[in-house]
This record gives sequence, structure tokens and C-alpha cells, in this order.
Amino acid sequence: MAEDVAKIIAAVRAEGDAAVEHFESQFGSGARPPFAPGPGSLPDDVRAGLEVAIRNVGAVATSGLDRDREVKFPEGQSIKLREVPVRRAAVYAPGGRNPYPSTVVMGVVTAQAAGVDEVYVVGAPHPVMVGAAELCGADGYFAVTGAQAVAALAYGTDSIPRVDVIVGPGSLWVQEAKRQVSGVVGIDGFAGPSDLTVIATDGADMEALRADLAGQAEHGEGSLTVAVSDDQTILDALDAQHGVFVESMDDALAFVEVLAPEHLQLAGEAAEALAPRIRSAGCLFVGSESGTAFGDYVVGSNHVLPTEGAARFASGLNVRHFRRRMAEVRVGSAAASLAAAGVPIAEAEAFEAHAASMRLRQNSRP
Ligand SMILES: N[C@H](CO)Cc1c[nH]c[nH+]1
Repeated sequence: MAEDVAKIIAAVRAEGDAAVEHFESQFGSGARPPFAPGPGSLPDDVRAGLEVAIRNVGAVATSGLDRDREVKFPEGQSIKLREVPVRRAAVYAPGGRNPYPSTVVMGVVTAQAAGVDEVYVVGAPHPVMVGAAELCGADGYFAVTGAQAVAALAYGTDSIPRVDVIVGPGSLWVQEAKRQVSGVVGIDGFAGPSDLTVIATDGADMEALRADLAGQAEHGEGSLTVAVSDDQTILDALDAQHGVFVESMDDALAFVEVLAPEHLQLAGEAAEALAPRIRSAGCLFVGSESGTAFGDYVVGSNHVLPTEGAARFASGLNVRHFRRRMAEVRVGSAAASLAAAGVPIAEAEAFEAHAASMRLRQNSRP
């Protein structure tokens, strides 16, 4: 598959819209340049729900913004650490088996909270997804899908703007394409099939947990559900794809730290005590009311999360995926003392021109 994806990317890079149209007719929705989707349409109750999602996801995303910082040295130099948004971002929203207006919200609202100037959506031209993008105030929607969509966004075509960051879940083709263009553009990471692990202890609401597990299994192919408990009767009743019996909660924690699930629910009397001990989950849901489905849609946390164990090192989608940090440097009156320190290092590296550039400022006055 990696080779096929590489061929698609190379073709789109070389031929632009014509190649996108070709692959779209072969594997996608068949849209033609300029890849405009049909009109958006949102039933009133869906619109109202999405408005709640937009408000809550926006509030959480905004709270993740880092502020600029400045370090001033007594020698005279100052370094400002500036947090700056990228100019353009795109959200890939899957719409093959089911339309995902919720993913449109997760991506667009987070990019907007990050301060991105232009935010685009790509995906199947489903009216509810287009309507969600309009409701969020996205700057455009392109009815392109698959690896060709990712390639078009990475390199730009006549119809599709080149962006700085591409985020969002998608098929293995989409994820492989994102991996291959990363470096040319920023990406959020690998967002594969959904998984849910529950740690259920005494007092867990079994009916609710069964519903939660069935919910994530509903994503179909590749989705993974795991129940962990120190009580075999709980495991039998939950009927997850995998039931993992543990002797103790320490063993349960050790297990989930290695698995690093996308979603981890803690249910039952031990839930609150366990919560602070969890480190490696994409998103942690604590207590009987906290079903993963709330996180999929409206509670405010993001549902674009690291899967397949990536929660060991990666974060769920957040404003940092759309921002970069840039140091702003003023050497000022520190030139002399810094040159005294820097010149010998440059000379040790045999970089005489580097040394000269510092040395000649040794006597300057700001
Ligand atoms: N559970 C998915 C990934 O965490 C997100 C989603 C969208 N729609 C329903 N669920």
C-alpha cells in the first residue's frame, strides 16, 4: 500500500487537479475540479447538538493555548518565546461508511481556537458534514478524499490550497499518505481504528459499560474493545472483544500503561482513586456517567485521539498541533560577553566566519 500511496502523491504533485480528479473518480466521490460539494444541510436537532459541541470543544481547546514568555538575562540579552499559529490548516473528515460531522467540529474548532487564518475541510460531500463545516465557519470544503486529498493539500493544486498542517482521522490510505507527506506539512499523527478499554471494579454500572463498549465496536473493522477487571463475573457480563482478568488494580494499571488505549474508562468504586495513576491513554473517562460517546460528540474533549498505542507519546488533537513556537532574540548589550563565550566554540568547530560574525560585535554598543 505504501508504494501505491507514493504513486498517488507523486501524480498529484506533478499533475495537480487532473490527477486528483482521476483518483477521485477511481476511489472517491467522483467530484471534479473545483471539487465543490453540494449544499450543506443540517436538521434542526443536529444543528443544536453541533452548536453545543462547538461551544464545548472550543472552550477546552482555547484553554490549551500557551502564552508568550520572555526570558531577560542580566547580561543584556532577551529571548521571547512566541507561540504562533500556522496560516492554513485542513481537516480530513471521514465519510465513507458513516458521515462524521463531529470530526469536522473537532478539527475546525480546534484550528480556529489556535488562531489559524484559513481552515479547510476535505472529505466526502455529505450534506451534514458540509453543513457542519459551514456552521463552524470553515473557509472552504473540498469534496476530495483518500490519499489524493492529502497529497493535494500538501502540495497544492489549482483548486485546492496548499496548507501547513493536515489533521484528522481516515482510512489506512489517508493515514499512510499523511505519514508520507509529513515533513512537507505538519500532521497530527496516526489516527486509526477506534479502541476502548474499560477498567471495571465493584459497583460499575454494567449496562452502561456494555453500551459504551458496543458504541466503539460500532466503528467496525479494526476497532478494539477490552475490559479489565479483578472480578471474573464482571468480565463475563461485559462481553468485550477481550476480557483481561487481573489479580489487582496494580496489575490493571500496568496492563493499560502498555496498551496505551485511545479511550480508557474507569468505572466502579475504585475509579477516582485510579484516575491520577493513569498516564498513557488518549483520553481518560472517569466515573459511571462518563461514557466515551460523550467525548465523541459534545462533552468538550477532542475525539481525534492517538490510537494503536500511540498514547504512550502522542496527544489528542489540540491547539498545539496548529501552532509553533518561535524564539525572538535580542542580543543587545550582551554582545561582548556572549562573543567571548561563543567565539571559542565556533573556532573549535573550525567555523571562522561564525566566529568573525560574533567577534566584530564585541565592541559595538546597542
Ligand atoms: N470514536 C471516534 C474516535 O475516537 C470518534 C467518533 C466520531 N463519531 C463517532 N465517534
